[in-house]
Amino acid sequence: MEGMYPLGVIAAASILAFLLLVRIHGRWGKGRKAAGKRDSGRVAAGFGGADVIVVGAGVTGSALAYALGKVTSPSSFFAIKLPVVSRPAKTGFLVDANVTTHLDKGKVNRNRNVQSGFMILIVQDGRRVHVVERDLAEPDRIVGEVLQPGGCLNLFELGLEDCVDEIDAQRVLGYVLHKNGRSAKLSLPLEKYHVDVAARGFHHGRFIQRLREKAASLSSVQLKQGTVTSLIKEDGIVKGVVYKTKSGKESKAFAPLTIVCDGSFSNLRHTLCSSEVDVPSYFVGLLLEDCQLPFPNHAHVILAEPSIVLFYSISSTETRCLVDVPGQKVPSIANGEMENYLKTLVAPQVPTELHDAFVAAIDKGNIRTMPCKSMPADAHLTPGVLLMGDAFNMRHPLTGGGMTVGLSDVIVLRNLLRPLHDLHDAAALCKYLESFYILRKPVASTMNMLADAFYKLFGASSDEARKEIGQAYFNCLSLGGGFSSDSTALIGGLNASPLHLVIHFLVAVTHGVGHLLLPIPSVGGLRGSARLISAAARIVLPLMKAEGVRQTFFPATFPAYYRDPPAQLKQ
Ligand SMILES: Cc1cc2nc3c(=O)[nH]c(=O)nc-3n(C[C@H](O)[C@H](O)[C@H](O)COP(=O)(O)OP(=O)(O)OC[C@H]3O[C@@H](n4cnc5c(N)ncnc54)[C@H](O)[C@@H]3O)c2cc1C
Repeated sequence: MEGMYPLGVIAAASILAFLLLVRIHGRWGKGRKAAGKRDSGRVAAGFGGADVIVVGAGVTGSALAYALGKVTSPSSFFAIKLPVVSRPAKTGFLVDANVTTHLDKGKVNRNRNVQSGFMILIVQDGRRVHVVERDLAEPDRIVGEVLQPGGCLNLFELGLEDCVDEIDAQRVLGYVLHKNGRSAKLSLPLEKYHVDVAARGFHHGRFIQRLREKAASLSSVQLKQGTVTSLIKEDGIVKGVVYKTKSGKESKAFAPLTIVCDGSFSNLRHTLCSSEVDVPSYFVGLLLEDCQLPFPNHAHVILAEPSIVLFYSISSTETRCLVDVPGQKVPSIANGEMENYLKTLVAPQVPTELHDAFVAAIDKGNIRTMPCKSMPADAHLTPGVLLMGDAFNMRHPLTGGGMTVGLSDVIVLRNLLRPLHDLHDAAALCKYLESFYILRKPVASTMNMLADAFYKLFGASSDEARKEIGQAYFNCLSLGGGFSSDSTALIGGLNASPLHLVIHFLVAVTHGVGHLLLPIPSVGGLRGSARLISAAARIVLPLMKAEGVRQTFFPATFPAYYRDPPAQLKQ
């Protein structure tokens, strides 16, 4: 009889485990049954009863799906503790690999639990996330090919660091600026970080597929191919999305929270924000094969005329070249204008080491173009929905900051949602998520202002004073030391301080003014200085205004900065 006691306990435990699994499954099942019905508000409906719908599985959407779908807090576990049995229990039943991570991190003390009794842990996955992505095939784009070290740190924070493995990603340790035959080599200040933290150059599509695989590896995340055509709105609250499946069938999905990450060409943002998209230029992309960069593991920035040319490795054998073509229109590829533009205007300014490969790439004919967009973050607070990624906020791609901002926003949102148990009170959730717009500011504003200021300094401009500040900035960088490491820390997303950025910019302007006034100030020098200061103000002030001076520099003055999760969402 005695020997049967543990068996009885195990049997009871198994039944309880089974019942809990049925309960978990029941939550999904309930949602599935309700899929076709109208969402009643409190009942999660949609395909499989999602907590969150994510539109778009690009960088932001995929990382977000993973972050929300992963078990993130011990409260996500169902734990049953049974009385101590006659023989010490060695293990509990672990129903999901994710629990190991938590055990490893010491968030759940497995040993203590095991010693005190027979422990069954049933892991409730993180939030049930449904992702609708227009095209699940590997993207072939000329965007998002350099992840700054700040973005790399964000991957670590999200548990996605392995997404830059096995894609032949190339480490980028700094940047080399070339201007009128001079060059300034700037190293990223990576000394105090883990050895794996560096900027990375890669094929965008390969990175995206790794992120999607990671998200899809979670049982709580469903990735579906479909094009979202509209948001379902009832009484001013977004309840879900209408999407067309691959076969052209129209379907609906419901969830208490929809997060729109449909990228720079978003067709959903027009009802959710009032920002104007500015397109100051286009990037023309070429792929150079089997050539060596003048400084390996460095991105090369040619401050050319009329505008900038970038080179960086995206695999062990391929170098991406992006040529900035200012204006609203690019020369026609079809009638050969583009080839002519690249060969006659750009090629003579390309470093000799890269010249032949550059011309060969033009001759090969695979010339691609992409608009360089900039758009301040100005979303309307709409219950039930949130805009993220490029759909929400864009900056000139010159400094390669878009993915870093997107990933940083994912971390901010994940942290805000983490303590919430229930997302159904749309009004309370919407008010609470106001904090998102404030808390994201340090990283986003720094990266946004930096990118647009750099483009104004070094991109095409007929304003001579701007060119003078650009020259002053380049001179400061050439000196090396603190100024150049400050600069790379800002570009690399390692220093998220808008104030630091403004001071950094003022140092360059002061250097330029000093150059004009020293050793003996002249009338011409004074005039030149005034012109420089006024040009600097014309660059920086509109950028500060677009970001919002109070939000950017004094975020702590907003109540949303401190907002606690509402009690009704925590239960
Ligand atoms: C030329 C260029 C170069 C750039 N280089 C860099 C760089 O080196 N480094 C960097 O950090 N950033 C760079 N950026 C910016 C970067 O690419 C973006 O910031 C980043 O890709 C934004 O990610 P996202 O997830 O918001 O959008 P995306 O990556 O564009 O993803 C959007 C996803 O939504 C899907 N989608 C769209 N509409 C729908 C719909 N209706 N229904 C369902 N799915 C939909 C799309 O298929 C796509 O998968 C560059 C941008 C440009 C234009």
